[in-house]
Amino acid sequence: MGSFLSGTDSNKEIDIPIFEINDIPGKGRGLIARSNISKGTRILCERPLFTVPSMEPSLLELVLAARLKALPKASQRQFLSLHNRSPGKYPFSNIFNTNALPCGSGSVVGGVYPTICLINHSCIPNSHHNWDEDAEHETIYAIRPIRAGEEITITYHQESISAIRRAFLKESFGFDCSCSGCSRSPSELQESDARRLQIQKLDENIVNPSNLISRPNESLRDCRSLLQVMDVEYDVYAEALNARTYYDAFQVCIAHGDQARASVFADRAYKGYVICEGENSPEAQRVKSLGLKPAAHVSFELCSTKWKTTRGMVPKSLDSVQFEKWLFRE
Ligand SMILES: C[S@@+](CC[C@H](N)C(=O)[O-])C[C@H]1O[C@@H](n2cnc3c(N)ncnc32)[C@H](O)[C@@H]1O
Repeated sequence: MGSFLSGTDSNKEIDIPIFEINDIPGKGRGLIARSNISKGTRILCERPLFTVPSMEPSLLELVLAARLKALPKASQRQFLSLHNRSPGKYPFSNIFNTNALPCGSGSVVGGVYPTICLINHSCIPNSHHNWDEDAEHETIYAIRPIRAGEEITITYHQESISAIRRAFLKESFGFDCSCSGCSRSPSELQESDARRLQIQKLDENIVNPSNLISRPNESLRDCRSLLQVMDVEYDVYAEALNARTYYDAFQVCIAHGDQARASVFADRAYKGYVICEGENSPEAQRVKSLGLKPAAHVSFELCSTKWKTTRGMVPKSLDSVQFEKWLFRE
C-alpha cells in the first residue's frame, strides 16, 4: 500500500524524481519541478494508503482507526504526517478530509496518498489527477509544460465562480486562494466568472437527454461553444480538459448514426485523455478503440439514423476552417 512509482517522461522510466518536496511560503509543503516537464508527462503514480467511502464523522473516525491499525508502522507515520486543517476532535477524520482525493470523478470513495496529498491547489492547475479503477492507483500528469522551479498544482474544486470557489477552499481546506486565477484584476475576475457560469450552463445543456434526442444540432453547437470558452478560460490547459467535451460530441453523433464525425471526435478525446491520464489509461484505450469502431458504442443509432454516415466518409480535402464547420454541422 502507498507504493510510489517514479515519474515518467514520454512513458520512459526516469530514475531521478522530477520533483522535490519543499516548504512553500503560506502553503506548507508542496511539490516543485526539478527540471522542465513537458505536457503529457506522468509526474507521479501512487497507490493509496487506503480508501474509505464517505460517512458521518464519528463512524469515519472508528473506520479510519481500524484502517490505520492494519497498516505497517511506516505507512501509519505517513498518514499521520499529512496536513490536518482543523486539529481537535476526530483527528483521523480531519486528516482524511484535508487530504483525500475522490477515487474517480464524483466518487464518494476517497483515497489518501503519501506524496500526491502534498500537492497544493490552483484554480488554473498545471497538472491533472486521475484514479485508475483497474490498476487501483492515482496518477498525476502535466497538462501543460511546467518549468524547472515551478510548483506542481492540481485543482481541489472545479468550475464555479471565484467567490464560491474561494469560500469552499476556505471552509474545506482553510486557505485563501491566491493562485494566478484568483489574483486577476476585478474586471478580469468578472470576465472569468462569466465564462465559468457559461461553462456550467453549457455542460448542463449537453448532458440533457431531451436535447440529445430531439435537438442534437443544438447539443453539437453547445459542445463547440464549450470548447471555445474553455480555450479562453484555460488557455494552453484546455487541450487536456476538452477530452470530455469531445467525448460528449462523440456521443451526440453516434446516437444519431453519424460514424464519420463520431470517429473524429473520439480521436480528439483520445488525444486529450493521453495528455491527462496517459496512453495506457482505461479511458484513453476505450476512446481510442471507439475512434476505430464508433458503431461499437452502446448508443449507436439509439436516438435516430438521421445523420447516418460511415467512418470512411470523413472529408479529406477541406481546409481546417471548413473541416470544423463540417464537423460541427454548421
Ligand atoms: C492536501 S494538503 C496539501 C499539502 C500541504 N501543503 C502540506 O503541507 O501537507 C492541503 C492543504 O495544503 C494547503 N494548501 C493547498 N493549496 C493551497 C494554496 N493554493 N494556497 C495556500 N495553501 C494551500 C492548505 O493548508 C490545505 O489545507
